[in-house]
Amino acid sequence: MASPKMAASIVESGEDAFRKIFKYYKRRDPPPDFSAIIDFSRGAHNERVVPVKLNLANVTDEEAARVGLQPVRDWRAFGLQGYPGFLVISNPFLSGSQSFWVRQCLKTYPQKPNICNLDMHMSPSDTQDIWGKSLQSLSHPPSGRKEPKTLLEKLRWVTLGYHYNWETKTYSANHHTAFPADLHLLSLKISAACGFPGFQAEAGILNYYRSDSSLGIHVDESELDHSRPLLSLSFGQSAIFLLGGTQRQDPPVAMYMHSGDVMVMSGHSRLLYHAVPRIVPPPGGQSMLDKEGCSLSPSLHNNTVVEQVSEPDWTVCSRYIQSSRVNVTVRQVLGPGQCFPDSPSLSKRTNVEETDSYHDTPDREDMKRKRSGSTHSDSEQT
Ligand SMILES: O=C(O)CCC(=O)C(=O)O
Ligand SMILES: [Fe+2]
Repeated sequence: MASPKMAASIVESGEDAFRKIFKYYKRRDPPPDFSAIIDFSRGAHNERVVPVKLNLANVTDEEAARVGLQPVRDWRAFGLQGYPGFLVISNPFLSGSQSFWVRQCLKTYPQKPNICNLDMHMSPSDTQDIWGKSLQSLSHPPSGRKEPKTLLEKLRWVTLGYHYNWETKTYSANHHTAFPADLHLLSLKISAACGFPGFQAEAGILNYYRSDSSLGIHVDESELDHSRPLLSLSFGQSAIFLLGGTQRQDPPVAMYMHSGDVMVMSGHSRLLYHAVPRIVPPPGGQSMLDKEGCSLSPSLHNNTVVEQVSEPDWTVCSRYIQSSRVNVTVRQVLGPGQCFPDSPSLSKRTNVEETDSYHDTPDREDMKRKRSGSTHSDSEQT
């Protein structure tokens, strides 16, 4: 969190505390003070961080290993005082298995029929094989010369399952494709361990962050059933994540999300404002992912969902995540037996700051200008 003194002075001056703190952590020159940011990888190092006991009976060791997770009893799960229902599990993945999920996010999930930002201004044939079209350039070390960006480097978001409509901020029954079975199973196991058995992964939003990307202040409220948790998985570079309150003015707490971390927003915390002002290199310079590479832990048996990533694929993935972060959010949209209303729901993913983008990067700004006439505002992720 920004220092209590800073938070107090902002509140006293009557300005929007969340926006001020967002700008503070986004600032390049001078850089912010990182020392007060909560770091769950250091355990309960801060009086606000409390260890949480998970549901050990809901997931067997074998089920966990199938999706690349450690036995639940070994997970280090933490809550935050004052934020019931908010949970961070500090990298519960088995050694080497993150590489599989990264490969899925870069190679598999951007494929059709899933939808990505590039589809908004390119033909389906041009966005057919993002991975294949980017391979050549990303398989070699950087030449030092300025090279044109690959499609993979231009990728900003992918939607899965019920495809989130960025314009209407809704999901709909007729805009749906099959949710990836592997990610569904991973989500099912994580949510069961957190006390939410029977979670249905129905919609996914993958966010691809470059080192200068950020994600604006928003609440995820488009889902029709808010009693189900929202899961968030982080891979690659670390992020500063800001968790606010139920009111947009509430000053947020700042925390790191590192590669492999799993965050759960449920209960009271399901509808809290949040944002990502900054992507940062992992403390110590190397993420767990870099250290482990793609060699799988021996505890991964044959009947796993998680496959060995080939060396050539890993070369591309590891080059990509040297400077990028991928975040996967998984959502259950409908409650048991619930249907979409006939007219689009008014409930939506609210972005409070029209000037805050989901991905406030120069690329996105360029794209926005090109897409004149669209109803997208600065608050959209295009
Ligand atoms: O990147 C993150 O950690 C957060 C992503 C997020 O809030 C979202 O996709 O709604
Ligand atoms: Fe969100």
